[in-house]
Amino acid sequence: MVGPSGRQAADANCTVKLPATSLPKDNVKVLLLENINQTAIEIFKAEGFQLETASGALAPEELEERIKDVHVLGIRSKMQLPGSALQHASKLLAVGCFCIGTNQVDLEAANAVGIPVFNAPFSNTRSVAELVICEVIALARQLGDRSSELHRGTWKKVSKGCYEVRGKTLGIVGYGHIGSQVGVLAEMLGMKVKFFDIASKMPMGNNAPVESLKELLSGSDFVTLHVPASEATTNMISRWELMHMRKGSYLINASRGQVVDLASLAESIKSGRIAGAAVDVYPTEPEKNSDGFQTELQGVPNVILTPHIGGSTEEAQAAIGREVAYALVKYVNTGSTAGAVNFPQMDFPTLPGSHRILNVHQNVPGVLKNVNNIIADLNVNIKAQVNVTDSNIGYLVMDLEKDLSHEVEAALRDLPTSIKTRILY
Ligand SMILES: NC(=O)C1=CN([C@@H]2O[C@H](COP(=O)(O)OP(=O)(O)OC[C@H]3O[C@@H](n4cnc5c(N)ncnc54)[C@H](O)[C@@H]3O)[C@@H](O)[C@H]2O)C=CC1
Ligand SMILES: O=C(O)C(=O)COP(=O)(O)O
Repeated sequence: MVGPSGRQAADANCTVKLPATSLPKDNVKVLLLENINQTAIEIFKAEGFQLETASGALAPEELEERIKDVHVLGIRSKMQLPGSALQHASKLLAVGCFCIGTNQVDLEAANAVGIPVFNAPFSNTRSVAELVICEVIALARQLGDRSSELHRGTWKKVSKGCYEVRGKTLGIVGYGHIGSQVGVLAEMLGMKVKFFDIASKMPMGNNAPVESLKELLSGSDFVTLHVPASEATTNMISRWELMHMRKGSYLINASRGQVVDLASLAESIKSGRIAGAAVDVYPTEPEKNSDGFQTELQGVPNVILTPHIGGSTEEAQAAIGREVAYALVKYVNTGSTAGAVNFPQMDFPTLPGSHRILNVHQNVPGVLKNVNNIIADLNVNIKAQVNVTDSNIGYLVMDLEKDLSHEVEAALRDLPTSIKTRILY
């Protein structure tokens, strides 16, 4: 029997019953870093997997050492997983990013060595959107400064430079899950909403698209960034863009640290051109909570600094824990890659009374011919067979009669085009 998909299971808040893996369950080793939620821990424990956890990210050398005998690795946004680290991970089956962003993983390298990477594409969306809305009002009222003054014993009751947000324009850069949710909430506050995205997007409510980033920057009182980390978004907001923002406008960045040039931002606030900023993400972030932190924005007026907490709510973390853990368990147990961000998608029910073979291979001509020769030579009855591909790899899944399944697996494993082969039973 195949259990519900990760998301269905998370919604139903139930335990999944999945077929056993080829590895004894207590041999499957899971390493969870960066304080991944208890909901995930409970799912892996219930599955009978071995579990190790760490509260922060690891130094690269420590990761390389600890990843050696790990089958499933769980990380959040901080832990970098370059191709070089994957070379130390000969047993690794899958990676779970218990967050939205997957830029911390070399997705192409993982694909090339047959490792699917899963994430939680919208379980913390609402949490980020609510934080951004809170920051829009907090910046308009200089709330951060008033609060720290009063903590220091300074009573400064002023209205100069403090505004309502009603009727003001919010410009959203990147109108995906988070951006569009921010747009909906902002309209509820009486704001006008414009957005700029490189893709064509359906506007929510009265949110209106604009043609260029420049048009958005020059036409907004608040600009909030919700783009992924990419080459195109690196330093997307630098000196030139800040010069093209309205005088007295505000900037919010809860996307990725590389998107804003912080030195230019600090300068433009000090010069009075930008009236304030809220920043949640930084080009370099500490590995763990006890580490120190410095940024050029410290001490700059009307700047709200938060330690990458956009998605850090009880609700989001519990949901992410369930969603990603279920996807990983399902992959280990059935080979389902539904939702993997770097892998051909396969999710079909296992057949009772059969074994399933999973074979990740190079996507080159002749692979299926060789596979079918093996099957013909061994005279095996295949009950189901599917091969899904992307430009680099193919993912072949076969359900077959149990008596010759190990011979088939061994022969597939020996093909020069094979990258990773497993059998489930
Ligand atoms: N601060 C935090 O704790 C969190 C931060 N994030 C960050 O927020 C980012 C956005 O998240 P989602 O909205 O879920 O992603 P999404 O993929 O739903 O939306 C991103 C949007 O940006 C657009 N885009 C990409 N490149 C662009 C460019 N050069 N110019 C304009 N638009 C561009 C895409 O077309 C897409 O519509 C994530 O990639 C992640 O880095 C996500 C969750 C929590
Ligand atoms: O979901 C994301 O992409 C985030 O940036 C949140 O990351 P975190 O889980 O807080 O490390």
